[in-house]
Amino acid sequence: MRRRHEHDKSTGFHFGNQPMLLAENLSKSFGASPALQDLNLAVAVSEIYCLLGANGAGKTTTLNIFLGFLRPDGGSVRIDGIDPAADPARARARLAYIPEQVNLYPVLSGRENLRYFAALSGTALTLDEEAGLFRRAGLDVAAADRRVDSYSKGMRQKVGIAIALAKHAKALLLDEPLSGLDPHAANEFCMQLRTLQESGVAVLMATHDLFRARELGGRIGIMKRGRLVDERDATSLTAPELEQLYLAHMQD
Ligand SMILES: Nc1ncnc2c1ncn2[C@@H]1O[C@H](COP(=O)(O)OP(=O)(O)OP(=O)(O)O)[C@@H](O)[C@H]1O
Repeated sequence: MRRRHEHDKSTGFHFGNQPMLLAENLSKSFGASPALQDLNLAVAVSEIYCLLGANGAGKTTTLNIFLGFLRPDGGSVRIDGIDPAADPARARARLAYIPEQVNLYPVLSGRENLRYFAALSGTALTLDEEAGLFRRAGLDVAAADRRVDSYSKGMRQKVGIAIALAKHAKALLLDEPLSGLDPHAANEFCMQLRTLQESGVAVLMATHDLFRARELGGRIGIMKRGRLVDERDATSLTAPELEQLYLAHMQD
């Protein structure tokens, strides 16, 4: 019999612990067109999971159901065991979300945005704590006092990371955060994700960036027409193998 280890590298699961993010038999249609069909997905504590798939495969719909923005037609999701449809406030308290364009108040500084969003989740920050959060998020503290409308996309995302850190989010959901970042900013952003992962955060990221998905070293799920058609450990594939696998699924 196979012995259960505390951490199974092939799945990322910590046996004995429930997954931080769980989708079971999820289905969702918009009118007559199915966006998700019987989707099963689990992301463990301290795991990075990248969702790949062509435009319209259902990645954003999956994230939106976890976020409680959409209700599934069938199946359910759990965040740390909590159903966002039944208890949205408790579910949301565990989540941080970074969309393609982080929504911040443009006329406020990065620091004021951090302060405001942290206060919304019930956290009052000292100046030292703010500086510490910006340092961990990789944003220069001097830049934190400039208005957000002068920020690059990468800087806005760092404020998003600082907000997630301030909130002590247990799971971070990201939708195409890498698109439009230059290679240096994308690399820096991925390093921040790894830091969050190492501190125990479960990361679920929808992306078209096969290269970064593999570099992040977690698990990769490939979606097609609302279904999860493949799931791999990123470290088990070379970059060309991942590309071939992806293209083969897109051709079926
Ligand atoms: N609010 C909506 N109303 C109608 N159809 C929708 C809505 N949201 C998504 N869809 C449809 O559901 C399907 C899945 O879309 P979704 O945005 O989840 O895909 P995606 O994998 O995130 O795509 P992309 O990579 O382009 O962001 C698509 O056919 C899309 O047109």
